[in-house]
Amino acid sequence: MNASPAPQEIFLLKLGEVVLKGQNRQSFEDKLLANVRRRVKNCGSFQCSLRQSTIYVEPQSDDCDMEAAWTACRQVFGIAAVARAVPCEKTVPAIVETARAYLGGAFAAAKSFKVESKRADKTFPMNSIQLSQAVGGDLAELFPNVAVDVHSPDLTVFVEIREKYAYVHAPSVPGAGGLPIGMGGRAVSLLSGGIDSPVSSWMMARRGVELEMVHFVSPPYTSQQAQDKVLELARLLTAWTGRLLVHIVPFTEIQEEIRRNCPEEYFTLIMRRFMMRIAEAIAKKANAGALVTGESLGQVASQTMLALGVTEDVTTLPVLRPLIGMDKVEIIRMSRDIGVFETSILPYEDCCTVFTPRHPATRPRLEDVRAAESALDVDALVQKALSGETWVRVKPTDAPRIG
Ligand SMILES: Nc1ncnc2c1ncn2[C@@H]1O[C@H](COP(=O)(O)OP(=O)(O)OP(=O)(O)O)[C@@H](O)[C@H]1O
Repeated sequence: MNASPAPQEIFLLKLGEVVLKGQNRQSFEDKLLANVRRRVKNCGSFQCSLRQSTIYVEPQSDDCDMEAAWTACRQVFGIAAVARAVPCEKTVPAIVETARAYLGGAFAAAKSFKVESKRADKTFPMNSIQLSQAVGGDLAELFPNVAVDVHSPDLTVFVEIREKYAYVHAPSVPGAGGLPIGMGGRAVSLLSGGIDSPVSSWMMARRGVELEMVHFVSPPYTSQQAQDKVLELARLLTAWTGRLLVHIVPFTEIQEEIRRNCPEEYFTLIMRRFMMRIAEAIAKKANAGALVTGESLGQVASQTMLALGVTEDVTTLPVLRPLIGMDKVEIIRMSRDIGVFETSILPYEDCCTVFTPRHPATRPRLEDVRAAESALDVDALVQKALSGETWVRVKPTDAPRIG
C-alpha cells in the first residue's frame, strides 16, 4: 500500500468578542484580518481569509515556518481559539482517512474517543449527528483498541463541514482573546523596568489599544543596562502588539530639582506628576487619548487612593490603570504567562528608586503637594525634558537586547 502524502496543515482562528459587534463588526473583522496577515508575514507565505467567523491561515509554500506562525496566531488579540486542522474532500471516506493520517498519534495515546461534527454548509447531505456516527464508526474499526466514549473521551476528533472543504482537527486551544489592536484607540503607556507596567501595557493592548511607550531615564543614576532592559521588555511585548515606539525621556534634572527644592515626603508624588505631564505632551503629539500605568491600589505609598488623585491631577487625559484591583501574585502570574517575568526581575535600577523618600506621604493633600511643587519652574523643566527626548522603534524581528 502507498503511504499517503503528509496532510497539509492549516490553522483555523475562531473570532472572539468581535462576533458580538453590531453595525461596525465589519471594521473589526477587517482590522483583525489585517493584524493576522501582518503577524504571520515574517513566517513565510500564508494566505489568510475570513469566512464564517473563522480566519483560515493557509501556507502557500513548503518553506513556511509553521511553528512560528502557530505561535504568532496564538498571540493575536481578537482571536478566541485556534486549531491546527487539515482540509479534505467533503466525503466520509476522505474525512476518515484524514483523521487516520493526521491524528494517528493521538489515537495511539488514547483509550477512548468521540467525533464531534459541525456543519456550516447546510447543503451537506448528513446532519451533524449522522456524520459523527458515520466517521466515528469507521474510525472505531480502524483503531479497535480505542473505545467510543461520547461522555468523557480522551480524544475528541472535530469535523467541520465548511464551504469548500471538510476540516479535521483535535481540540482547539485558547487564543489571546480581547479585541483587535487598533480598534480601541491609542494610548501612551508609562513603561518602567518593573513587573507591573509591562503587564498593564499588555492588558490595554488586549483591549484593542494601540500603544506608544514612554520610559524615563536618569543617567548617571540609572544605567544603559537598565534602559536596555526596558527596550527588551518592549521587544518581548511586540510578540503580542506588533512594533512599538518607545520614547526615552531624560529625567535626571527634574529629579535633582525635586530633591533640591521639595520636601522629601513628596519626592515620589511630584516625580509622578512630572511623568504624567510629559507623557501627556507625548500623547497629544501622538494623537493618543489616554495614559496607561501599572499602578495597583495600595501597592506602595504613591498608589493609595489619595496619592493616585494627586498624581492624575496634572493631566486631563484619562489614566488607565488596568492593574488597579489586582493582587501582586495575580500580576506575577500574568507576567509569567505573557513571557516577560524573567526579564522584569533582572536587577537593574529604575529612576523611581533613585531618590526614594524614607517616609513617603500616604495621605497627601493636593494643595500641600501643589504648594511644594510651586518651588519649581514646572513648565521649563517639562520642556527641557521633552527637548531631550529620543525614541527607539522596537520590532518583533529584533534580536534580543539582553539576556
Ligand atoms: N522609569 C519609568 N518610566 C516610565 N514609567 C514609569 C517609570 N517608573 C515608573 N513608571 C510608571 O509608574 C508606575 C508606578 O511606578 P512604581 O515604581 O511606583 O510602581 P510599580 O508598581 O513598582 O510599577 P512597575 O512594576 O511597573 O515598575 C509604573 O507602573 C509605570 O507605569
